Amino acid sequence: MSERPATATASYPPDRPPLRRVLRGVRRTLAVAIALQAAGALAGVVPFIAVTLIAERLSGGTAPTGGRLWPLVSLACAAGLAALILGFCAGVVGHLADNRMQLRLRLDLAGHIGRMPLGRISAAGSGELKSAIQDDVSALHSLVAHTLLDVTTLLTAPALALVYLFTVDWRPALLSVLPLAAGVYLFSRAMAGAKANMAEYGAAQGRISSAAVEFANGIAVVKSFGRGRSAHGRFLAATDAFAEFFTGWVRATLIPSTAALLVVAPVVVLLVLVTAGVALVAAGWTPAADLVPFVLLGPLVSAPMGLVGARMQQIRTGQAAAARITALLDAPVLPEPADPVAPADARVSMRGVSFSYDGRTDVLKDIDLDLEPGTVTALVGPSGSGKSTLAALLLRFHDVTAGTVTVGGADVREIAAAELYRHVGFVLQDVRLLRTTVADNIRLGRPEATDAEVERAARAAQIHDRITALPDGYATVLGADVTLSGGEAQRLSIARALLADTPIVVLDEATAFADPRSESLIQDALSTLAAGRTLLVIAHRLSTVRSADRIVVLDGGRIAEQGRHEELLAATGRYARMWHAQGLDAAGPLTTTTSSTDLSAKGTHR
Ligand SMILES: Nc1ncnc2c1ncn2[C@@H]1O[C@H](COP(=O)(O)OP(=O)(O)OP(=O)(O)O)[C@@H](O)[C@H]1O
Repeated sequence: MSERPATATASYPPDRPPLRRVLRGVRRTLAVAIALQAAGALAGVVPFIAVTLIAERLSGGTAPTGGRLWPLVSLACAAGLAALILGFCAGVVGHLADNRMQLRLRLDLAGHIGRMPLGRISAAGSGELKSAIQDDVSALHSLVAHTLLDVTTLLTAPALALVYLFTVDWRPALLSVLPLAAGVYLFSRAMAGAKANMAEYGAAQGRISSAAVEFANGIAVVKSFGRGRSAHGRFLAATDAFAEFFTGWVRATLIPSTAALLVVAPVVVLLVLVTAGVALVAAGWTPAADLVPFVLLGPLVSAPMGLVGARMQQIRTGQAAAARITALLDAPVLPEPADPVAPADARVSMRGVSFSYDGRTDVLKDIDLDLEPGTVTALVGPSGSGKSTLAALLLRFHDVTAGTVTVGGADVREIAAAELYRHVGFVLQDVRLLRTTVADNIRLGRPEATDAEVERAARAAQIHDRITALPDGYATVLGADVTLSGGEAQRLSIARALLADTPIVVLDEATAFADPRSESLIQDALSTLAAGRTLLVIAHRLSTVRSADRIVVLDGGRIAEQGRHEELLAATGRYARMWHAQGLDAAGPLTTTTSSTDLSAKGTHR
C-alpha cells in the first residue's frame, strides 16, 4: 500500500468530469481504437460507393469492359476486407484499454479503501464497496470497449456517405437528409426531460432495492410477530410507485420515440428516396442513373440514428458509474504520518477528546482517560452513550475532532498504521472471518506464526477441539466447507488476538447471542486474553466487569463517573442505579444464570 502514490485522489483531478477522470491513462489507447474504428467505418462505406460506380458504368449505355470494372471490384473487396481488419483491431485495442482501465481502477479503489478510515468503511458496508469495485467498474466496460466504438461508427459512416451523395447531386442528397432530420427532431422530443426522468428512475430503483433489502432482513422478525403479510408492504408500495412512474414516462415518449425509429428505418428511407427520386427524375431535375447511389447509400445516412437511443443509455449508465467511482476515490483517507513514531509502552492516554461523525454534533465530549499498562478498564453506559465510538478512536477507525489519543506516549496519528496494530489488537462483536483456512484466519495478525503457535492460541481460546472436529481441521476453508456459529467465530477471533499478542486489546464484550456453555468458553478465553495486557472492554453486562481495575461510566458522550466497582456502588450514582437495574446485588448476579467468570478473574496483570 505504501508503494502507491501519496493519494490516489491526487491523480484524479477533482475539477474534471468523472468520465475523463476514470479514463485517465488510457485516453491515448482509446483514441487509437477510435481512430481505427473510424477508418474501418469509412472503409466500410467504400464498397457501397464502388458498387454505385459499377452500377453507373453498367447502366451507362456503353458496353462495360472488364478493364473498367475490375479495379472497382478490387477496390470494393479490398475496402471491405480493410473495414473488417480495422474493426477487429479497433475492438482489440479498445478491449486492451478497457482491461488496463479496469485493473487500474480496481487497484486504485482497493488502495484507496485501504487508506480510508475503518469506521467509514464499516459504515459504507460491503454492499456499497462491492458495487463500486465490481459492478460500476464492469459498467464502464460496455462504455469503453463497445459503446464509444459504436458511436464512432454511427458518426463517421453516415458522414462519408452524405459527402459522397452531395458530390453526385445535391438535390437528392438533400432528400436523403430529410429522414435523418425528422429522426433527430422526434428523438429529441422523446428525450425531453430524460435527465430528470433518469434521475427519478435511479431513485425509484434505489427505493425498490432498499425496500427489498429491508424486507429480506426483517422478514424473520416481522413474521415472528405474525405480521408476515404486511412485511412486504413497503416493497410493494415501492414497486407500485415505480410501475406508475415508468408507465407515465413510457406513455409520454412512446409516440415520438416510435416515430423516430420508424422514419429512420432503412425500408422507410428507401421508399422515401425512391418516391422522391422518381419524382425528381420525372421532373427532369436529376438524371436517372444518379438514383442508384441514393438508393444504395441513402439508408446508410439515417439508419444508425435508430441505435442512438440505446447507445445514449449506455453512455449515461457509464457516466453514473464513473461518478460513483470518483466519489469513492474522493472520500477522505486517514493521513499517514510523514515521520512515524513508535509507541514506548502499553500506556493509553486520551486528553480533551471530542468526536463528531457529522461535523455538527459531538458524540464524545472532552474525554480525559488513562489506561495504565496491564490494567483492565471497562466502559459502561446506556446505549448510544459513545462506548463503541471511544474504543474506535483508540483503534483509529476515525480521527478525533479535538484532543489527542496517545499510545505509549505517541499520538496515534503519528504512528504508522502497521505499527499501531502491532500494539493495539481488538475483538469486536461483529467478527469478520476470511474465506480461507482456519489456520490462516488465526494467523492474520502474525502471518509468520508456526502451526504449533496457531494451535497454542486456539487451545487458549477454547476453540481447538471445535477446529479438530472440522472436516480438514486447521486446513478447513471457512465459508466454503463450513460456517462457524457466532460464539465459535468469536473464540476464533480471540485466538487471532492471542496470537497477534498485542500489549493493548480493545474488546467489545458480547456474549448475548451465545448459549451458556459457549458463553462460559468465551469468558474463559477472554480471561486468558486479558492476562497481562492493557484491556479496554466495552461491557454490556456489569456482572462481567465488577473486578475491573477501573470502570468508566459514559453518559451522553461524557464521562459521568469512574472508579472501582465498590467505590461506584458506594457513590450510589449512575453506576449503582445501572447495577441494580440489571438485577444485581453487591456480590454479583442475582438473576443471571450465566457464567460468573469475569474478565479479570484469571488475569495476572503486568
Ligand atoms: N457511523 C456512525 N455515523 C453516525 N453516527 C453514529 C455512527 N456510529 C454511531 N453513531 C452515533 O454516535 C452515538 C454513539 O454511538 P456508539 O455506538 O458509540 O454508542 P454505544 O454506547 O457504543 O452504544 P451501544 O451500547 O448501543 O453499542 C450514537 O448517537 C450513535 O447514533
